Amino acid sequence: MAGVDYLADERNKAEFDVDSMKIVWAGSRHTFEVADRISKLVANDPAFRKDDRPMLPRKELFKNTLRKAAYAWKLITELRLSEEEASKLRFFVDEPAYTDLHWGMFVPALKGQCTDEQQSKWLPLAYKMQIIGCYAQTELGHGSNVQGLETTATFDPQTDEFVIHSPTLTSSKCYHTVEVLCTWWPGGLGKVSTHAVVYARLITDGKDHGVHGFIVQLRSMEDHKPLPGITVGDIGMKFGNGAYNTMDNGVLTLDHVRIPRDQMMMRVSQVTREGKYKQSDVPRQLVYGTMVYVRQKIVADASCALSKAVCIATRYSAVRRQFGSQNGGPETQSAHYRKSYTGLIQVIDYKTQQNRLFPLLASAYAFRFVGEWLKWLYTDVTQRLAVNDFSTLPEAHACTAGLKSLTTTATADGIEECRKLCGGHGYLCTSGLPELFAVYVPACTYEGDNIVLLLQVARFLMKTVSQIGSGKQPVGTIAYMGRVEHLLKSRCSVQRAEDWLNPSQVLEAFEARAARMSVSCAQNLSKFSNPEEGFAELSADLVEAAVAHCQLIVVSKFLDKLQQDIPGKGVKQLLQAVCGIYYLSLLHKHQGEFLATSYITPKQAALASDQLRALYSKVRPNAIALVDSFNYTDHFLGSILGCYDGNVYPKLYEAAKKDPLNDTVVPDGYHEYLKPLLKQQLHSAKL
Ligand SMILES: CCCCCCCCCCCCCCCCCC(=O)SCCNC(=O)CCNC(=O)[C@H](O)C(C)(C)COP(=O)(O)OP(=O)(O)OC[C@H]1O[C@@H](n2cnc3c(N)ncnc32)[C@H](O)[C@@H]1OP(=O)(O)O
Ligand SMILES: Cc1cc2nc3c(=O)[nH]c(=O)nc-3n(C[C@H](O)[C@H](O)[C@H](O)COP(=O)(O)OP(=O)(O)OC[C@H]3O[C@@H](n4cnc5c(N)ncnc54)[C@H](O)[C@@H]3O)c2cc1C
Repeated sequence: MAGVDYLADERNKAEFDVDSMKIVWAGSRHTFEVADRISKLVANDPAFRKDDRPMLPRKELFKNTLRKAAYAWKLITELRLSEEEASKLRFFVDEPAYTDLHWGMFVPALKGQCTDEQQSKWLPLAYKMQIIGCYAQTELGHGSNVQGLETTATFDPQTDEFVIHSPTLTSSKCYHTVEVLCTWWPGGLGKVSTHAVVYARLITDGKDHGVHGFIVQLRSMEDHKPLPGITVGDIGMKFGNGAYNTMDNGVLTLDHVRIPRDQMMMRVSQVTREGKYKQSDVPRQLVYGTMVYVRQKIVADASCALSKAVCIATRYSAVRRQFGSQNGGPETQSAHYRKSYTGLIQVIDYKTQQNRLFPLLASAYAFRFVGEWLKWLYTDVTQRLAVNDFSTLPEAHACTAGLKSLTTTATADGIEECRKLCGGHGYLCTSGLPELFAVYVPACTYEGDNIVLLLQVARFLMKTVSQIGSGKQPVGTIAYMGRVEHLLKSRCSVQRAEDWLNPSQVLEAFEARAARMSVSCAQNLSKFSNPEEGFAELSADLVEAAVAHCQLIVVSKFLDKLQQDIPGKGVKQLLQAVCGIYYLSLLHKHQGEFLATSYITPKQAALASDQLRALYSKVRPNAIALVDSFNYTDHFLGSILGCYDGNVYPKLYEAAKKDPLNDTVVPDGYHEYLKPLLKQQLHSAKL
């Protein structure tokens, strides 16, 4: 029944203006309009079909990705799309590709790590895609430990070149006799990139200056073959069908490959013609700048992935019915469902379903707003760096690292929870959730393993605690540590469930918990004579303190957002309820920490749970409208369970019919393997 909206009754229940919420979600009217136009352009173009991905063999899958990326580039140039429109187009094409690394890491690395002169040479080529680049940092033996990288770049003053080399060690200690220390993992490296930013230890005159970035040409611009000394290829299939296998993550060995001296990225430090090493007036950590940029992008991306999963699970939870009475259904049912499902309960009405789903819905909104704020923070730190103000760099590093860790962990777990929320059908590829999970879950590892990143936050926290009382006033996201004395002794004043809607009360609860956990770690650390040993021993506690700090940031940025003028009927009220669900579900989940740090009492924890249930009831009639506000096309969602019109069952049935296994009634292999087996059983049965 084309054109029927099976979720119309749900949509009619909304108590807020969905169009206004769409603009809040997008960030501005302009961003909304661009996203709306470009997403429809992609959705309506059959060249961007993606429902066949789980079924395609790797080679075909990969070739398809190349085709789509080339076609997207053709559209971008022919339609003269702006940078913003072009990046939205790649986003809505929704297929991991070498272009993510070219635009997302190679270009930012050139911008952040090269001198103006170097940028004027390389950026125009990269912008026109006359060269395609990747970010080659991780090695087979070293990923998290960047300082441990072993590829070398040795300056040769005779020729004014660097010799880039991946060492091959013959190691008797190793299980294998020969250990190849190659670059391993970079996306776009395996089959596509013509160039790479390679990270290697810089050696001049026998001295090791640590890890630096170099621009290395990998492949011939004539025939795409690897240049002399370069061995390059794909590292093989990854988790899931389709999924991230559209990406050519690669392996690279460099055998004494020579590059001109001016291909060292020289913004942070330089090597002169005479081979002298010089450091600019900027902190050495700026070599890590590209990672700060990408981590900030990944936080913004988390809300996109989580909102997709939540949109699917919410719509399907309103469509799906289980149990209940056969006599008379809720009056809000559409004619279609009243007829066929009279009296059955929509699974979204189960409190247990709401208790799993609504905190994820709230997290999607929370991550959206913290992502917006982090973008602001990144822009701010970049502007400061440009005028040699490095004061906010440690905070920017801690925030990007910590929030990348927090949001990607919650999103990966959330996508899997959404799959379970969809019951059996969630396990079908046509639900879109298995592929979404398989594509998303490496975000917990790439751009910094999430635990390793939380330990960076913990170091920042311990440093801040150690400076309390020194006269250095903590600022920004860590400013609450300046009130640590008050936060250590204060007690929660909540007396009624509604008191948990008071923003200053909520903020103090999260601040007190974070401050107390950090101070407790610092006190325990001080018992160790060797601080590094203490840090290692207490690392599990430190990670928990870092999580508490990062959750405080997300909560505080959501509350800040609500202080702004938010137009549209009922929009602000709904966002207040969503925000309440976010922080109260965190409070409930981490109740042990709030209680153990003695800021709240068990009675106050129980009141928080009462308030949380009340907010679920407030959000329930608005749930479909809240996910409609993401403004996702059915193409982008890529899910039958999440389709806009809610007409799930016929679509599932039709899709199943199209599975290649159903091309024939009798399967291939019947005559070889099934028939003889069945015959043999028949034979033995007769005996
Ligand atoms: C690409 C797409 C983009 C588009 C976006 C769209 C989003 C969707 C994404 C989809 C596509 C994504 C594709 C996948 C891309 C993956 C690419 C990669 O994985 S690439 C590979 C990614 N690989 C990784 O992420 C590796 C992870 N490992 C690391 O980052 C480092 O080894 C480390 C941080 C763990 C340790 O560092 P180490 O130096 O050994 O030791 P210390 O701890 O002693 O630190 C010393 C001092 O430095 C400080 N500091 C540190 N970092 C920073 C920073 N960034 N800044 C500033 N400061 C920093 C630190 O605070 C300390 O300060 P202080 O106390 O002295 O004042
Ligand atoms: C899909 C994908 C795409 C990628 N793309 C790129 C790319 O484009 N370019 C690139 O250069 N790299 C890329 N990478 C590599 C990625 O950046 C690294 O895998 C990542 O930084 C993690 O490092 P690792 O693999 O060495 O993990 P490991 O450090 O080996 O982690 C293994 C385990 O050890 C733990 N651990 C490690 N160190 C510590 C510690 N100090 N304290 C406590 N626990 C610790 C971790 O928590 C983890 O549980 C990609 C990886 C993936 C999966």
